[in-house]
Amino acid sequence: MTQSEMIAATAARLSQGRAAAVRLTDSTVSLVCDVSGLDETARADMIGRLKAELGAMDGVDEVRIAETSERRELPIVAVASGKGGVGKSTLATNIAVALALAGRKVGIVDADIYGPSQPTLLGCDETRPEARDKKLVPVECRHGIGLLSMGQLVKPGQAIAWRGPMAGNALTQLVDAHWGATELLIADMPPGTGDVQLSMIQRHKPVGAVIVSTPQDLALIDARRAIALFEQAGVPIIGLVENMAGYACPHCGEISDPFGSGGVERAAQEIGVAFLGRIPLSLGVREASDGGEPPAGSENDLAQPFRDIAGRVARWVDERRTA
Ligand SMILES: Nc1ncnc2c1ncn2[C@@H]1O[C@H](COP(=O)(O)OP(=O)(O)OP(=O)(O)O)[C@@H](O)[C@H]1O
Repeated sequence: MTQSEMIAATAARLSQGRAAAVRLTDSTVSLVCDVSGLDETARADMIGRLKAELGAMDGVDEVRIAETSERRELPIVAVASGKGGVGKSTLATNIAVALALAGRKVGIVDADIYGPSQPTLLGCDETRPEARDKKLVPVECRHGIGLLSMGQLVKPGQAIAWRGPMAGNALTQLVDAHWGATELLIADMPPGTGDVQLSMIQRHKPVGAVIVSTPQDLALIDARRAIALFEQAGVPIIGLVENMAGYACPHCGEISDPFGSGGVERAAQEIGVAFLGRIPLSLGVREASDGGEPPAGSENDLAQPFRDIAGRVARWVDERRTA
């Protein structure tokens, strides 16, 4: 066996057949390695072993590896609302947590560029993503969920005052990142129908959108606006979620409906979209969320409504994939 053949055989063994175009030129080994479907740890392990073992072979001073991955379409589900503060970020986090606990490899893109809250909700405030080959590498947070958020890139409390095109470019950096083996991306959208929403819809084409609303009329009017934006752009609505419905008094247990109740389900029927479920207004949801412990990951009653909604979303995505 010649030295070049030994190098090619070693590269094939270490990369489990992923290495191609292996060459030895002037004591430099160059090769192309297909890293499709590997998560970040497996990819780094494999590249590290290739560099170390090939670099230690006779006549080799340098190892150059070009990584490629076949471009897989990574489905994005947008979680949106017409209005701020209705619980869109909370729902996005908890859908991701419920799916991760059900064994899916999910990531979150915090598309709320001007008001990112996912690092807090996923309990990974202190983390910073690194860049590789000019692309960001998502940070693994609670339950193995990959996260990319502007909140990880700016200092706490720093205002993000960008015009539309800059915010659109920031969004692209978060979406076109090294998502590795991630099967599904949940995008926490900014409230309303502005530039970032348009960038997400036009450039990144979510497979579908979940719209969150509180039951009161004003929120529902805005929710209809958000639905119209997605539909006009050809992004199907997976369904509507009613949040903050029915408050159980922690002292006497009496249920009251500060924002009304059932309005979102009725609106879903009128508009002709699915109703995905209802999440009660609960102190526990807010406390767990603020504490970076998403309620969908808990063992108490707060988890179930989120898990039911996440299951419906996952089934919808699966059905579309096989359709
Ligand atoms: N079902 C609920 N019960 C109690 N509190 C909730 C519930 N859902 C969300 N909250 C709380 O309401 C606040 C707003 O929620 P969240 O940040 O998820 O809304 P948002 O629509 O993403 O807001 P923004 O428009 O600022 O992005 C948070 O403090 C959150 O913990």
